[in-house]
Amino acid sequence: MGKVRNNEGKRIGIFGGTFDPIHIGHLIMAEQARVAEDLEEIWFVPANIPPHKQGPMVDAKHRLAMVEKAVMDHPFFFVSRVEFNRDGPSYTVDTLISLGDTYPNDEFYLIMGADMVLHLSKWHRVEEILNRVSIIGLLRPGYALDQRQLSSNIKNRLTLVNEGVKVDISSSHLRERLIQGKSVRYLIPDSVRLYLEENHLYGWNES
Ligand SMILES: Nc1ncnc2c1ncn2[C@@H]1O[C@H](COP(=O)(O)OP(=O)(O)OP(=O)(O)O)[C@@H](O)[C@H]1O
Ligand SMILES: O=C(O)c1ccc[n+]([C@@H]2O[C@H](COP(=O)([O-])O)[C@@H](O)[C@H]2O)c1
Repeated sequence: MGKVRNNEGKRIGIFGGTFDPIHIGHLIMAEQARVAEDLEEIWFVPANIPPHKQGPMVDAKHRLAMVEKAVMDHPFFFVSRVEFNRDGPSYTVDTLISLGDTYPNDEFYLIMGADMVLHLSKWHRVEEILNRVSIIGLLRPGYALDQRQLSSNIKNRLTLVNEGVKVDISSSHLRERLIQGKSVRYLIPDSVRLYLEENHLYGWNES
């Protein structure tokens, strides 16, 4: 992690994502989870090789750099490079095992949007994930989280945060806007916008 954190024994939210690119929806939901669940820190974990996403994506080193820029000025947001230390698909179960081994005194929670809660039953070794952490789910426009769709083992480990703000933004929508040369100002942090401009990512040039 770039920024220095002090002592262990904290309640920590793990927020994994492809972050291609990171946007204000990610930042707002992380903040909502932090406040609602009294988390002392949020660790953003960019996926090196996202396990279930196909197709071209921006190089992992750029996705990581954008996340680092986005969280820079939040005192309780950090970035973990744990998924850059191993090869193969970046399965969350391996990340949680590795973090648990490295930080045995901290208590980890897994943060995700409603779309991922609905997909969770298909994750690699999901039972082991649920044995290790509770899930914090955030509402997301377009994904009705009907509890009846969830298995009881997921329901038992799930806390839904409803802070009254849903953000209708996705990375794929932003990528489309960038390719079309449309403004993304205020949809992604300025530092990230400047980074992707400097590095000619997503074929974007602001007119
Ligand atoms: N606007 C949003 N509201 C709630 N959750 C979100 C939002 N955007 C992303 N998330 C959550 O953030 C995590 C990481 O998502 P990811 O980096 O894939 O972003 P995305 O916007 O869903 O990307 P894409 O459009 O490329 O699929 C997932 O848990 C996802 O559910
Ligand atoms: O471990 C799995 O099987 C698994 C399957 C799908 C998604 N994930 C994780 O969920 C997070 C969000 O995924 P994504 O692809 O929407 O960015 C990211 O950290 C992924 O590594 C993990």
